[in-house]
Amino acid sequence: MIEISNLTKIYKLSKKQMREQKTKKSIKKAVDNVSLSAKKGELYGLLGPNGAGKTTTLRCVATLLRPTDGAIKVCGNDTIKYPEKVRESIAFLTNEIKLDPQFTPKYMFNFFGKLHGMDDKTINERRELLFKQFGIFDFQDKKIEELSTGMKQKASIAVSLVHDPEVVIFDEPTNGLDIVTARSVTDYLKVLREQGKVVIVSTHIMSEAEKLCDRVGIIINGKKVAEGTIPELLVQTGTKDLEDAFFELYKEYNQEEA
Ligand SMILES: Nc1ncnc2c1ncn2[C@@H]1O[C@H](COP(=O)(O)OP(=O)(O)OP(=O)(O)O)[C@@H](O)[C@H]1O
Repeated sequence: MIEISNLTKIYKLSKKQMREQKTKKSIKKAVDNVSLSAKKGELYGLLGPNGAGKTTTLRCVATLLRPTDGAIKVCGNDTIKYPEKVRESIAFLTNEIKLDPQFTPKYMFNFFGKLHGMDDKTINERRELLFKQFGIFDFQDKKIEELSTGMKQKASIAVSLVHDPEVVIFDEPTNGLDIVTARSVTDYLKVLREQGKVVIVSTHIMSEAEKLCDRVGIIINGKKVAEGTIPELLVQTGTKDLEDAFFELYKEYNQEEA
């Protein structure tokens, strides 16, 4: 179970960042009073345009960022008070986390298994299972730097799941992948849901979210502007598909900000 209560995250901007973001303000409220929860056996989608605050929210859940305000519990553990327990119970995948280019998928998998305190037998069993699932055997002994984007992503996903965590947080897991590789990832997310894990994914691919997610939360300019099952969101916005629903919400809430 993930429970986010009134999460706010404010970044202090350097002069360079102020110039880059074309703003005179020295702070950026990336996440603004967001509350949401995801349960066991649920696939929750965090949707929003570029810069909406999805990655920031997920990094706070994964204990990589400290919230400015609000609280987050993962499997009952507060992310500020018990960050180690939280890290033990989650898989966190993000584009910013890169596997060391000099090592091989097999080496990285075993290394992270040991970091999690797993014994060799359990690591080998998990590796067999996950490398088979993602078709990694063919390149398990190649250096990461020699792998394609899709191969690297598959290896990163397998490594992130080595310790069989209860909670899976994937930030744009299919970004840059071809449809075959993307499908192997989304199929596995469904397997994780069937196993009773809590799964949160962020994406801006509406068709993917529509097929995959039990519930979605839409974030625009750091604020959660809608939440529900896909049919609920279609009723709420009077639209026929999630992309149209998203545009309706975007028109309404992005104007407010302007
Ligand atoms: N370390 C940082 N310092 C300052 N501002 C930041 C930092 N990280 C993110 N931001 C800003 O916070 C806002 C939210 O960014 P975030 O990466 O959370 O959005 P996102 O929804 O994940 O976007 P995308 O879909 O493009 O990945 C953006 O305006 C971004 O420029």
